[in-house]
Amino acid sequence: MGFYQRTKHIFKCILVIPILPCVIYFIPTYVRILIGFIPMDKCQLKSGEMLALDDRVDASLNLLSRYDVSTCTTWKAPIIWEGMFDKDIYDKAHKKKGTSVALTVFAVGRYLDAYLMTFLNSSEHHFMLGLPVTYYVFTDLPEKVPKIKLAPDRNLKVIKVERHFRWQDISMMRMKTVSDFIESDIRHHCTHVFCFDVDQVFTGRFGPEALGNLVALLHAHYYHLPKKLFTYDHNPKSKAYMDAGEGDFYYHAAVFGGSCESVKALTDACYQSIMEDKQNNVEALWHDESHLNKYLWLHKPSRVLSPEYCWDKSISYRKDIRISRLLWAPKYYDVLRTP
Ligand SMILES: CC(=O)N[C@H]1[C@@H](OP(=O)(O)OP(=O)(O)OC[C@H]2O[C@@H](n3ccc(=O)[nH]c3=O)[C@H](O)[C@@H]2O)O[C@H](CO)[C@H](O)[C@@H]1O
Ligand SMILES: [Mn+2]
Repeated sequence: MGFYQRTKHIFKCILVIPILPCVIYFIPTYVRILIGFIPMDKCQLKSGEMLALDDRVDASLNLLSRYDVSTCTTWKAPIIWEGMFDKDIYDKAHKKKGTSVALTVFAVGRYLDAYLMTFLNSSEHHFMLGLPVTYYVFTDLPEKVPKIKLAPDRNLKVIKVERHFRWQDISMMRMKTVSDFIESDIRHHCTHVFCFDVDQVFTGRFGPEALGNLVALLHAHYYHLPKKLFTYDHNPKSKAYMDAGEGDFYYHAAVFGGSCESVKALTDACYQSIMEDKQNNVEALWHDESHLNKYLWLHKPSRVLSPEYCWDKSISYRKDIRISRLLWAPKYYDVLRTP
Protein backbone atom coordinates (compact mmCIF):
# COMPACT_ATOMS: atom_id res chain seq x y z
CA MET A 1 0.00 0.00 0.00
CA GLY A 2 1.43 3.37 -1.05
CA PHE A 3 1.66 6.41 1.21
CA TYR A 4 -1.42 8.02 -0.35
CA GLN A 5 -3.59 4.90 0.01
CA ARG A 6 -2.44 4.32 3.56
CA THR A 7 -3.29 7.90 4.55
CA LYS A 8 -6.70 7.55 2.87
CA HIS A 9 -7.32 4.31 4.75
CA ILE A 10 -6.38 5.89 8.10
CA PHE A 11 -8.69 8.86 7.40
CA LYS A 12 -11.54 6.50 6.52
CA CYS A 13 -11.09 4.67 9.84
CA ILE A 14 -10.97 7.93 11.80
CA LEU A 15 -14.18 9.09 10.11
CA VAL A 16 -16.05 5.82 10.65
CA ILE A 17 -15.33 5.71 14.41
CA PRO A 18 -17.63 8.66 15.34
CA ILE A 19 -20.14 7.97 12.52
CA LEU A 20 -20.87 4.40 13.64
CA PRO A 21 -22.33 5.24 17.08
CA CYS A 22 -24.37 8.01 15.45
CA VAL A 23 -25.85 5.54 12.93
CA ILE A 24 -26.56 3.00 15.68
CA TYR A 25 -28.23 5.73 17.75
CA PHE A 26 -30.24 7.42 15.00
CA ILE A 27 -31.57 4.43 13.03
CA PRO A 28 -33.94 3.22 15.82
CA THR A 29 -35.16 6.80 16.44
CA TYR A 30 -35.71 7.31 12.71
CA VAL A 31 -37.60 4.00 12.44
CA ARG A 32 -39.77 4.91 15.45
CA ILE A 33 -40.66 8.24 13.88
CA LEU A 34 -41.59 6.49 10.61
CA ILE A 35 -43.72 3.91 12.48
CA GLY A 36 -45.78 6.82 13.82
CA PHE A 37 -46.89 7.56 10.23
CA ILE A 38 -48.48 4.12 9.69
CA PRO A 39 -52.21 4.91 9.89
CA MET A 40 -54.46 3.16 12.41
CA ASP A 41 -57.79 1.61 11.28
CA LYS A 42 -60.60 4.15 11.52
CA CYS A 43 -63.65 3.68 13.72
CA GLN A 44 -66.73 3.04 11.56
CA LEU A 45 -69.24 4.25 14.18
CA LYS A 46 -70.61 7.76 13.96
CA SER A 47 -71.47 8.36 17.61
CA GLY A 48 -71.02 7.06 21.16
CA GLU A 49 -74.65 5.88 21.10
CA MET A 50 -73.63 3.20 18.60
CA LEU A 51 -71.09 1.57 20.94
CA ALA A 52 -71.86 -1.69 22.73
CA LEU A 53 -72.18 0.41 25.87
CA ASP A 54 -69.94 -0.59 28.75
CA ASP A 55 -71.62 2.14 30.71
CA ARG A 56 -74.49 4.56 29.83
CA VAL A 57 -72.09 7.45 30.15
CA ASP A 58 -70.10 6.17 27.14
CA ALA A 59 -72.90 7.42 24.89
CA SER A 60 -71.34 10.85 25.50
CA LEU A 61 -68.02 9.85 23.86
CA ASN A 62 -67.19 11.79 20.73
CA LEU A 63 -65.80 9.12 18.40
CA LEU A 64 -65.22 11.60 15.58
CA SER A 65 -63.17 14.07 17.58
CA ARG A 66 -59.98 12.10 16.89
CA TYR A 67 -59.69 11.72 13.12
CA ASP A 68 -56.02 10.66 13.47
CA VAL A 69 -56.45 7.46 15.53
CA SER A 70 -58.73 4.49 16.05
CA THR A 71 -61.48 5.40 18.54
CA CYS A 72 -63.39 2.09 18.59
CA THR A 73 -62.77 -1.61 18.06
CA THR A 74 -64.55 -3.86 15.56
CA TRP A 75 -66.63 -5.24 18.46
CA LYS A 76 -67.82 -1.70 19.27
CA ALA A 77 -65.78 -1.05 22.38
CA PRO A 78 -64.38 2.47 22.78
CA ILE A 79 -60.64 3.18 22.60
CA ILE A 80 -60.11 6.11 24.95
CA TRP A 81 -58.03 9.08 23.72
CA GLU A 82 -57.65 12.64 24.95
CA GLY A 83 -60.27 14.85 23.28
CA MET A 84 -63.00 12.16 23.14
CA PHE A 85 -64.53 12.53 26.57
CA ASP A 86 -65.81 15.17 28.94
CA LYS A 87 -64.04 14.49 32.21
CA ASP A 88 -66.70 16.16 34.35
CA ILE A 89 -69.42 13.86 32.98
CA TYR A 90 -67.34 10.78 33.93
CA ASP A 91 -66.38 12.14 37.35
CA LYS A 92 -69.98 12.97 38.23
CA ALA A 93 -71.44 9.72 36.87
CA HIS A 94 -69.06 7.53 38.86
CA LYS A 95 -69.43 9.53 42.05
CA LYS A 96 -73.19 9.22 41.75
CA LYS A 97 -72.99 5.46 41.12
CA GLY A 98 -70.75 4.94 44.16
CA THR A 99 -67.80 3.52 42.21
CA SER A 100 -64.78 2.55 44.32
CA VAL A 101 -61.46 1.38 42.95
CA ALA A 102 -58.76 -1.04 44.11
CA LEU A 103 -55.25 -0.56 42.74
CA THR A 104 -52.97 -3.59 43.02
CA VAL A 105 -49.22 -3.20 42.73
CA PHE A 106 -46.29 -5.52 43.50
CA ALA A 107 -43.01 -4.25 44.86
CA VAL A 108 -40.90 -7.31 45.55
CA GLY A 109 -37.17 -7.28 46.31
CA ARG A 110 -35.26 -4.28 45.00
CA TYR A 111 -38.26 -2.97 43.06
CA LEU A 112 -39.60 -1.54 46.33
CA ASP A 113 -36.80 0.95 46.93
CA ALA A 114 -36.44 1.72 43.26
CA TYR A 115 -40.05 2.56 42.36
CA LEU A 116 -42.78 2.27 45.00
CA MET A 117 -42.59 5.71 46.62
CA THR A 118 -42.66 7.58 43.31
CA PHE A 119 -45.45 5.36 42.00
CA LEU A 120 -47.69 5.92 45.03
CA ASN A 121 -46.99 9.64 45.41
CA SER A 122 -47.73 10.27 41.75
CA SER A 123 -50.88 8.16 41.95
CA GLU A 124 -52.15 10.38 44.76
CA HIS A 125 -51.97 13.29 42.31
CA HIS A 126 -53.58 11.66 39.29
CA PHE A 127 -55.32 8.30 39.80
CA MET A 128 -59.13 8.36 40.14
CA LEU A 129 -59.19 11.61 42.11
CA GLY A 130 -62.51 12.14 43.88
CA LEU A 131 -63.33 8.42 44.11
CA PRO A 132 -62.58 6.10 47.03
CA VAL A 133 -59.35 4.24 46.25
CA THR A 134 -57.65 1.41 48.13
CA TYR A 135 -54.05 0.53 47.30
CA TYR A 136 -53.10 -3.11 47.73
CA VAL A 137 -49.30 -3.22 47.95
CA PHE A 138 -47.89 -6.75 47.71
CA THR A 139 -44.33 -7.08 48.94
CA ASP A 140 -41.86 -9.37 50.69
CA LEU A 141 -40.64 -6.35 52.72
CA PRO A 142 -43.75 -4.86 54.43
CA GLU A 143 -41.66 -2.89 56.93
CA LYS A 144 -40.00 -0.98 54.08
CA VAL A 145 -43.21 0.31 52.49
CA PRO A 146 -42.93 4.12 52.62
CA LYS A 147 -45.46 6.13 54.64
CA ILE A 148 -47.43 8.11 52.08
CA LYS A 149 -49.78 10.95 52.96
CA LEU A 150 -53.10 9.82 51.54
CA ALA A 151 -56.07 12.02 50.67
CA PRO A 152 -59.31 11.37 52.61
CA ASP A 153 -61.23 8.36 51.33
CA ARG A 154 -58.02 6.71 50.15
CA ASN A 155 -56.43 3.76 51.99
CA LEU A 156 -53.40 1.55 51.67
CA LYS A 157 -53.13 -2.11 52.61
CA VAL A 158 -49.80 -3.91 52.71
CA ILE A 159 -49.82 -7.64 52.07
CA LYS A 160 -46.80 -9.82 52.58
CA VAL A 161 -45.99 -12.21 49.74
CA GLU A 162 -43.11 -14.61 49.21
CA ARG A 163 -40.33 -13.65 46.85
CA HIS A 164 -40.07 -16.10 43.97
CA PHE A 165 -36.48 -16.83 42.97
CA ARG A 166 -36.90 -15.99 39.24
CA TRP A 167 -38.15 -12.54 38.19
CA GLN A 168 -40.32 -14.24 35.58
CA ASP A 169 -42.16 -16.05 38.38
CA ILE A 170 -42.49 -12.86 40.46
CA SER A 171 -44.21 -11.33 37.46
CA MET A 172 -46.36 -14.34 36.46
CA MET A 173 -47.48 -15.36 39.92
CA ARG A 174 -49.10 -11.95 40.41
CA MET A 175 -52.08 -13.47 38.58
CA LYS A 176 -52.69 -15.98 41.39
CA THR A 177 -52.22 -13.47 44.21
CA VAL A 178 -54.54 -10.90 42.63
CA SER A 179 -57.21 -13.53 42.00
CA ASP A 180 -57.04 -14.75 45.63
CA PHE A 181 -57.22 -11.21 46.97
CA ILE A 182 -60.18 -10.21 44.83
CA GLU A 183 -62.02 -13.17 46.28
CA SER A 184 -61.05 -12.69 49.92
CA ASP A 185 -60.97 -8.88 50.20
CA ILE A 186 -61.26 -6.58 47.19
CA ARG A 187 -64.72 -7.63 45.98
CA HIS A 188 -66.17 -6.82 49.41
CA HIS A 189 -64.89 -3.22 49.33
CA CYS A 190 -64.49 -2.08 45.72
CA THR A 191 -66.50 -2.15 42.51
CA HIS A 192 -63.46 -2.07 40.19
CA VAL A 193 -59.85 -3.20 40.27
CA PHE A 194 -56.83 -1.98 38.30
CA CYS A 195 -53.54 -3.93 38.27
CA PHE A 196 -50.32 -2.00 37.67
CA ASP A 197 -46.60 -2.67 37.27
CA VAL A 198 -44.67 -0.59 39.81
CA ASP A 199 -42.03 0.73 37.38
CA GLN A 200 -44.15 3.66 36.20
CA VAL A 201 -45.06 7.21 37.19
CA PHE A 202 -48.42 8.98 36.86
CA THR A 203 -48.02 12.30 35.08
CA GLY A 204 -51.60 13.19 34.08
CA ARG A 205 -55.24 12.44 34.77
CA PHE A 206 -56.01 8.70 34.95
CA GLY A 207 -59.71 9.03 35.77
CA PRO A 208 -62.98 7.09 35.68
CA GLU A 209 -63.14 7.34 31.88
CA ALA A 210 -60.73 4.39 32.12
CA LEU A 211 -63.16 2.24 34.11
CA GLY A 212 -65.17 -0.54 32.51
CA ASN A 213 -66.11 -4.16 32.75
CA LEU A 214 -62.85 -5.45 31.22
CA VAL A 215 -60.14 -2.91 30.41
CA ALA A 216 -56.96 -3.44 28.39
CA LEU A 217 -54.19 -1.12 27.28
CA LEU A 218 -52.60 -0.68 23.83
CA HIS A 219 -48.85 -1.30 24.12
CA ALA A 220 -46.99 1.92 23.26
CA HIS A 221 -44.54 0.13 20.95
CA TYR A 222 -47.11 -1.73 18.82
CA TYR A 223 -50.21 0.42 18.26
CA HIS A 224 -49.13 1.55 14.79
CA LEU A 225 -47.65 -1.77 13.71
CA PRO A 226 -49.33 -4.47 11.60
CA LYS A 227 -50.49 -7.59 13.44
CA LYS A 228 -47.76 -9.66 11.75
CA LEU A 229 -45.18 -7.89 13.92
CA PHE A 230 -46.95 -8.38 17.28
CA THR A 231 -44.88 -10.49 19.65
CA TYR A 232 -47.64 -12.95 20.57
CA ASP A 233 -46.49 -16.39 21.65
CA HIS A 234 -46.13 -18.62 18.57
CA ASN A 235 -44.97 -21.79 20.32
CA PRO A 236 -47.73 -24.42 19.88
CA LYS A 237 -46.56 -26.09 23.11
CA SER A 238 -47.60 -23.06 25.21
CA LYS A 239 -51.16 -22.31 26.34
CA ALA A 240 -50.48 -18.73 25.24
CA TYR A 241 -50.02 -19.89 21.63
CA MET A 242 -51.65 -17.79 18.97
CA ASP A 243 -51.69 -18.71 15.29
CA ALA A 244 -50.59 -16.34 12.54
CA GLY A 245 -53.42 -13.93 11.81
CA GLU A 246 -55.02 -14.32 15.25
CA GLY A 247 -55.37 -11.49 17.75
CA ASP A 248 -56.71 -7.95 17.64
CA PHE A 249 -54.19 -5.63 19.30
CA TYR A 250 -50.98 -6.10 21.26
CA TYR A 251 -51.94 -5.33 24.84
CA HIS A 252 -49.48 -4.30 27.56
CA ALA A 253 -49.54 -6.28 30.81
CA ALA A 254 -48.35 -3.29 32.86
CA VAL A 255 -51.97 -2.04 33.16
CA PHE A 256 -55.25 -3.95 33.05
CA GLY A 257 -58.47 -3.79 35.02
CA GLY A 258 -62.22 -4.03 35.18
CA SER A 259 -64.99 -5.14 37.46
CA CYS A 260 -63.94 -7.47 40.29
CA GLU A 261 -65.70 -10.36 38.58
CA SER A 262 -64.00 -9.83 35.20
CA VAL A 263 -60.51 -9.35 36.61
CA LYS A 264 -60.98 -12.43 38.78
CA ALA A 265 -61.93 -14.46 35.68
CA LEU A 266 -58.93 -13.07 33.75
CA THR A 267 -56.36 -13.68 36.49
CA ASP A 268 -57.73 -17.19 37.15
CA ALA A 269 -57.53 -18.13 33.47
CA CYS A 270 -54.01 -16.69 33.03
CA TYR A 271 -52.79 -18.43 36.18
CA GLN A 272 -54.20 -21.78 35.02
CA SER A 273 -52.48 -21.42 31.64
CA ILE A 274 -49.19 -20.45 33.30
CA MET A 275 -49.36 -23.53 35.55
CA GLU A 276 -50.18 -25.84 32.63
CA ASP A 277 -47.16 -24.47 30.81
CA LYS A 278 -45.01 -25.17 33.86
CA GLN A 279 -46.22 -28.78 33.93
CA ASN A 280 -45.30 -29.06 30.27
CA ASN A 281 -41.94 -27.39 30.80
CA VAL A 282 -42.61 -24.40 28.58
CA GLU A 283 -42.69 -20.67 29.26
CA ALA A 284 -44.50 -18.19 27.07
CA LEU A 285 -42.37 -15.65 25.21
CA TRP A 286 -43.45 -12.64 27.26
CA HIS A 287 -44.63 -14.51 30.35
CA ASP A 288 -47.86 -13.15 31.88
CA GLU A 289 -48.18 -10.67 29.00
CA SER A 290 -48.43 -13.51 26.44
CA HIS A 291 -51.16 -15.22 28.48
CA LEU A 292 -52.97 -11.91 28.94
CA ASN A 293 -52.94 -11.32 25.17
CA LYS A 294 -54.33 -14.78 24.49
CA TYR A 295 -57.10 -14.26 27.05
CA LEU A 296 -58.03 -10.85 25.66
CA TRP A 297 -58.21 -12.24 22.17
CA LEU A 298 -60.71 -14.88 23.33
CA HIS A 299 -62.55 -12.51 25.71
CA LYS A 300 -62.77 -9.09 24.11
CA PRO A 301 -62.18 -6.14 26.43
CA SER A 302 -65.19 -3.85 26.80
CA ARG A 303 -62.89 -0.82 26.80
CA VAL A 304 -59.41 -0.20 25.45
CA LEU A 305 -57.04 2.49 26.68
CA SER A 306 -54.80 4.36 24.26
CA PRO A 307 -51.03 4.38 24.95
CA GLU A 308 -51.52 7.79 26.65
CA TYR A 309 -52.33 5.61 29.65
CA CYS A 310 -48.83 4.05 29.68
CA TRP A 311 -46.39 5.90 27.46
CA ASP A 312 -42.70 5.26 26.88
CA LYS A 313 -40.89 8.57 26.46
CA SER A 314 -38.07 6.91 24.53
CA ILE A 315 -40.44 6.52 21.52
CA SER A 316 -39.60 9.93 20.12
CA TYR A 317 -42.39 12.44 19.39
CA ARG A 318 -45.82 11.19 18.31
CA LYS A 319 -48.42 13.70 17.21
CA ASP A 320 -51.26 11.44 18.37
CA ILE A 321 -50.06 11.34 21.99
CA ARG A 322 -51.50 14.65 23.20
CA ILE A 323 -51.03 13.85 26.88
CA SER A 324 -49.10 11.23 28.81
CA ARG A 325 -50.98 10.05 31.86
CA LEU A 326 -48.57 7.35 33.01
CA LEU A 327 -44.94 7.05 31.97
CA TRP A 328 -42.55 4.09 31.94
CA ALA A 329 -39.86 4.62 34.57
CA PRO A 330 -36.28 3.79 33.62
CA LYS A 331 -35.48 0.05 33.73
CA TYR A 332 -32.44 -1.15 35.65
CA TYR A 333 -32.83 -4.85 34.91
CA ASP A 334 -29.21 -5.80 35.65
CA VAL A 335 -29.34 -4.29 39.15
CA LEU A 336 -32.98 -5.02 40.05
CA ARG A 337 -33.63 -8.47 38.67
CA THR A 338 -30.61 -10.34 40.04
CA PRO A 339 -31.75 -12.59 42.90
C1 LIG B 1 -40.45 -4.63 27.43
C2 LIG B 1 -40.44 -5.84 28.29
O1 LIG B 1 -39.41 -6.42 28.55
N1 LIG B 1 -41.63 -6.27 28.72
C3 LIG B 1 -41.84 -7.47 29.50
C4 LIG B 1 -41.29 -7.25 30.85
O2 LIG B 1 -41.97 -6.11 31.37
P1 LIG B 1 -41.29 -5.22 32.44
O3 LIG B 1 -39.88 -4.99 32.05
O4 LIG B 1 -42.12 -4.02 32.61
O5 LIG B 1 -41.35 -6.16 33.70
P2 LIG B 1 -41.00 -5.67 35.17
O6 LIG B 1 -39.55 -5.83 35.42
O7 LIG B 1 -41.60 -4.34 35.40
O8 LIG B 1 -41.79 -6.76 36.03
C5 LIG B 1 -43.19 -6.70 36.14
C6 LIG B 1 -43.61 -6.22 37.54
O9 LIG B 1 -43.44 -7.30 38.47
C7 LIG B 1 -43.04 -6.77 39.75
N2 LIG B 1 -41.68 -7.23 40.07
C8 LIG B 1 -40.91 -7.87 39.12
C9 LIG B 1 -39.66 -8.35 39.45
C10 LIG B 1 -39.18 -8.16 40.76
O10 LIG B 1 -38.06 -8.55 41.13
N3 LIG B 1 -39.96 -7.49 41.67
C11 LIG B 1 -41.20 -7.02 41.35
O11 LIG B 1 -41.87 -6.43 42.19
C12 LIG B 1 -43.10 -5.23 39.62
O12 LIG B 1 -44.37 -4.77 39.95
C13 LIG B 1 -42.82 -5.06 38.13
O13 LIG B 1 -43.24 -3.80 37.67
O14 LIG B 1 -41.51 -8.37 31.64
C14 LIG B 1 -42.91 -8.67 31.84
C15 LIG B 1 -43.06 -9.81 32.79
O15 LIG B 1 -42.46 -10.93 32.36
C16 LIG B 1 -43.57 -8.95 30.50
O16 LIG B 1 -43.06 -10.13 29.93
C17 LIG B 1 -43.30 -7.79 29.59
O17 LIG B 1 -43.76 -8.08 28.30
MN1 LIG C 1 -42.78 -3.02 34.16
